[in-house]
Amino acid sequence: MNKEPIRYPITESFTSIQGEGFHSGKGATFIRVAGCNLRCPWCDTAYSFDLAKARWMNTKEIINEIKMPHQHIVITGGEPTLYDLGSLVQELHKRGKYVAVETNGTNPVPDEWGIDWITASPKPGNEYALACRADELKYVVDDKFKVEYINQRAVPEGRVFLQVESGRPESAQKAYDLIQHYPERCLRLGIQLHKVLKVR
Ligand SMILES: C[S@@+](CC[C@H](N)C(=O)[O-])C[C@H]1O[C@@H](n2cnc3c(N)ncnc32)[C@H](O)[C@@H]1O
Ligand SMILES: Nc1nc2[nH]cc(C(=O)O)c2c(=O)[nH]1
Ligand code: SF4
Ligand SMILES: [Mg+2]
Repeated sequence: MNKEPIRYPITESFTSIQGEGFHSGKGATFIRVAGCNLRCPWCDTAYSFDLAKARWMNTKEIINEIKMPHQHIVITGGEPTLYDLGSLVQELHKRGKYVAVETNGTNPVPDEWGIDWITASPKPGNEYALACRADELKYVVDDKFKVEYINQRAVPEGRVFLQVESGRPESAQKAYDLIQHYPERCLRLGIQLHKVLKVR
């Protein structure tokens, strides 16, 4: 009996530059899923929480309807690991795409999904725990953030980004100071380039 194709609740998709982390500056198409298991107080994408506003799309619809001019695809959210991404990644790979995922690190990411790049951003609401392997870590530097929360050994050197929270100067100063104070950690400053450029 034919299995129903898996469907994903898509909040939005758009092409921009990757504004965050290791691949910053690359042209990329973003596929944003709806729903999240956390509620970060400063989340800049709270509009993605509402599943009622999402369009449920199967893999074929996503592939056929979303324009993907670049090789780089970012599956983000909301929280993408709430869904089985295996079939979507497989279809994107068939079209030669490089698939990155942005996750809050609360769930495992099965190797079988075949994701090419995992950006994990551990969160205060989850005690900064990390349940998946990661290619880079991104910590939003809010008032509560401490360098002790960094899971330094989870990624190679130079892959830990201290991301300025909501563009706040105090957060930028705190991130800068931490980078200077802990040179042995090779921390990197994360500024959301798309917010500087005022693009999506
Ligand atoms: C909207 S989240 C979606 C993916 C996933 N839920 C996560 O948190 O990684 C994408 C990225 O934006 C970051 N982010 C969210 N709100 C932010 C804010 N106000 N300032 C800076 N970064 C923010 C998150 O930490 C994460 O790295
Ligand atoms: N340009 C741009 N880069 C991004 N990198 C991660 C984003 C996200 O919301 O996951 C994001 C985003 O929303 N826009
Ligand atoms: S985990 Fe990500 S999407 Fe969820 S509330 Fe936090 S920043 Fe927003
Ligand atoms: Mg964003």
